[in-house]
Amino acid sequence: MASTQVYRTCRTVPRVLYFVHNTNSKNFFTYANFFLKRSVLISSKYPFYFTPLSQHNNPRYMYRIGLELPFVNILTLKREFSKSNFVLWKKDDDTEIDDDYLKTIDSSEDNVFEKWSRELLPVADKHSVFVIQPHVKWGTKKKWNTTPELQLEEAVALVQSLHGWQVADKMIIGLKSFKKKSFFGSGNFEMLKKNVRRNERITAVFISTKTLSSSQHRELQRAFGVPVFDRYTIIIHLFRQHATSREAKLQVAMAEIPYIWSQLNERDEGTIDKRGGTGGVQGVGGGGETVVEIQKQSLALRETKIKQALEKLRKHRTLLRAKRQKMEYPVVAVVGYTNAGKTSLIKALTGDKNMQPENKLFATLDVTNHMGMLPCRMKVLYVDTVGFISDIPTNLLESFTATLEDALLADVILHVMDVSHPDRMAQAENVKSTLQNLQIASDTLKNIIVVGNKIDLVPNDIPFENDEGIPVSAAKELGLTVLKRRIQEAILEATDRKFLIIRVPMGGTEASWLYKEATVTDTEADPDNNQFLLMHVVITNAKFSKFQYHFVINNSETEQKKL
Ligand SMILES: Nc1nc2c(ncn2[C@@H]2O[C@H](COP(=O)(O)OP(=O)(O)OP(=O)(O)O)[C@@H](O)[C@H]2O)c(=O)[nH]1
Ligand SMILES: [Mg+2]
Repeated sequence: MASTQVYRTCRTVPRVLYFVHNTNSKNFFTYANFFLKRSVLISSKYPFYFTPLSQHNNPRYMYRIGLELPFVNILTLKREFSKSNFVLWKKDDDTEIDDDYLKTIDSSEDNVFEKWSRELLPVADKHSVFVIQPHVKWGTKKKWNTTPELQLEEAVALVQSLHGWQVADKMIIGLKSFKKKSFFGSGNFEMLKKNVRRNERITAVFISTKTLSSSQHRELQRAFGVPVFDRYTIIIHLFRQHATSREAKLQVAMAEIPYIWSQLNERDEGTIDKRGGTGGVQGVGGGGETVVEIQKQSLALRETKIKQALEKLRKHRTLLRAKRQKMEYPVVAVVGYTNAGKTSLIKALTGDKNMQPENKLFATLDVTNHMGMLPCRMKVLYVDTVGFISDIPTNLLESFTATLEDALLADVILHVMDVSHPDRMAQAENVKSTLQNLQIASDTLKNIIVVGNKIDLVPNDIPFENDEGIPVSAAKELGLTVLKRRIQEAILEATDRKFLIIRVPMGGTEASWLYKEATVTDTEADPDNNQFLLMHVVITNAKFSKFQYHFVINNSETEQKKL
């Protein structure tokens, strides 16, 4: 039997790889089976692969394997591996990110990292939540007329969108500033503490502010004796619950990372404190690194890995987009505040029965394309997107920009507003400023059509304002014809095309030229002269000039009517 050697993978990744020389691939599978059985003892949950050492003598691979190992008890590993004849290795994944690779990061609950991130950012299946809406009474220059009551309502809707969670109580608390260590002033702090501790139904507290600092979080949690959430962590939970596709899951994983960094930094500070007092630093692998240091290194690697995977998916999207452009389908991105009715509107415009609107915030986390038809019978792709919301950290939104890239490159953007919502103007402002922050090309920004959805919920006697867009009801299918016409106009303009009915001789070269160079959406015999055909075409301005040059100028019998 070959001798066992223990290798440290590399200096910066203090994890331990165990492998043995002289393992040949002939008996590799026998050993692999044997080892897989043994490894159940220590790591049945981890997606490890075993390969002959000969294939993996590159230090870069060693580095990668480290990623999968941070939570295995090192001593147990040492014991188990020293009996074996194998290198424990992550499947060869150099730069290629294949399906297996993605599965290891996004899907299984066995995933090491997922377990760990849940430890740092625990999720409960059920919570009965005390929702607190802080309200700064002075100092903020609110441009829009949102009120603390409306903000509280949204905070409640966020909690209710979480499966299994409910609201136990709610309250608006006036603040002088956000800077306090315990977030609230001492009077309010004591009052809330009593409230929470007295009310047995409360199992968690949601403070509807962007993010709480680590120390505020700690302080509040200690005082209340229950988990405390801010908007960032609540939305992360929502994303986790609603993410179904691989891409959305990766983006959620990306969105979690800054939070986990902050938690680790906090832990790290705790460890440093301990060093002086008790000398309780945990040495691992003899290198003297703390557990937190190892976790940090692992997190850094994890971040890189997710970024790579997202980058790969982004490229894939770019390919899809290129394909789409080749097919020359114009693209209409549908954006708007969460729950405004984006998915419902696309469903109504396209008749796509598979789409599922839901009365939940962030019901849609995946960007999906849906084919629709304009009045001129030109096909368009509607792109459903993730909704926007106020008061979230930008990095949370940024993690979704890969999917929003489609919106950035659309020919036309539909901005869906829920006109039945009392806070619609503040919501619309938030959407506009988010779009601006996303650095959408100024040409596209010019092509925004505002749609005022849910008019069926607005009482008839309330006048409709101009800035509330084209009135429609996706649910009741009202106003869709006008909207489709408007979309058509915008698309034709944005893509430099015209919709024309051209009269050409039946069976002539004009007709075949148009079939080849333009999109013919309909044809009919000319009712005045059956020697001629009326062709309905969508054609670029450049192509139309060519058509005129070739046919119209020289042939007085070919006519065009501009619609
Ligand atoms: N009464 C009425 N309800 C509507 C209308 N349009 C959408 N809804 C409802 O509003 C809720 C949200 O609709 P969605 O289409 O899921 O909204 P969304 O903008 O896609 O939401 P997110 O994906 O969560 O951001 C659902 O309960 C819909 O049934 C409408 O015109 N009238
Ligand atoms: Mg949706």
